[in-house]
Amino acid sequence: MKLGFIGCGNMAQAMMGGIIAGNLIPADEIIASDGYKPSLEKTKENLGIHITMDNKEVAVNSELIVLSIKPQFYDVVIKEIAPIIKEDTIIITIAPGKTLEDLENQFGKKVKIVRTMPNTPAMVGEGMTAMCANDLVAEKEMKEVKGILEGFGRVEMVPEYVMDAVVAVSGSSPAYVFMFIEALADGAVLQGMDRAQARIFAAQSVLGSAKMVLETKLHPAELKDMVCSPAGTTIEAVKTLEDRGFRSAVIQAMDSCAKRCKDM
Ligand SMILES: NC(=O)C1=CN([C@@H]2O[C@H](COP(=O)(O)OP(=O)(O)OC[C@H]3O[C@@H](n4cnc5c(N)ncnc54)[C@H](O)[C@@H]3O)[C@@H](O)[C@H]2O)C=CC1
Ligand SMILES: O=C(O)[C@@H]1CCC=N1
Repeated sequence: MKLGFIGCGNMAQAMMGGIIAGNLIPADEIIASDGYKPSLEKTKENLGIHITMDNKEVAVNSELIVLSIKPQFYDVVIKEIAPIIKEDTIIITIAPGKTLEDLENQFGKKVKIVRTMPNTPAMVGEGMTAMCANDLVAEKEMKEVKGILEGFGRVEMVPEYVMDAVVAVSGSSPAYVFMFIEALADGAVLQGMDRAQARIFAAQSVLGSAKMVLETKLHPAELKDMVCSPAGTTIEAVKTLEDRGFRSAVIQAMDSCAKRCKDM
């Protein structure tokens, strides 16, 4: 399957890297376009893909086209490629807030569309991607696309109405997790630990905790209870986090995130 990317930034490079490393599609069957030449040239050097500054070249040469531009450029790019894409081409979108219906209207004709929401951990093969599609995409095509997306992490099929929740819980959440890791490292530095070492301790603890949730299948509350000894150190920290509205801050942040999706 020939794969094209329109927009060759962070997400496109992360997705291509995983797909090529997983031998899902060879680099010489992948083409990417971008308005910024240095970024294209760097990607060609790193991944060995074909590059072009002409979005139409991607549109006519790809069976699968990923729209990996920022949401504000969707309109201009869709106008450019809508007249020339073939009937069986599958469009993959990765933008928040762009519904299947919006996109069908923008294309102004019957087009196969798979709406997805990946995240930047795709760069290290640990992405979390949600996907759904319009009626024109056959089940077999969905499976093929899913297989390709699995090249850079885990993939779940979801009903479209949860896509804003997906943006809040996985598309955007790496930013909050990085803030948490940074804060953990700051806390360790405050207690006298060296900065570089603090970052390793913080990140490895987050990685290990996430793995415990996925591998033990225990409820996070149960895992938290296993750390809190009676009259111990952890419960003191938990009390302070509760006093400072830790959970409420996270939930409210996600609510703002989902609201922004609806406005896009
Ligand atoms: N960064 C993230 O964590 C995530 C981003 N997304 C979505 O992925 C999409 C891309 O985001 P990023 O890769 O972060 O952005 P980015 O800014 O790194 O990449 C976008 C690229 O598009 C290029 N571009 C702009 N206008 C163009 C045009 N008319 N034709 C061709 N190329 C053009 C830019 O030069 C840039 O290289 C966005 O829709 C974003 O919402 C989705 C999930 C996570
Ligand atoms: O901040 C954004 O709009 C994009 C979508 C998900 C992650 N980054």
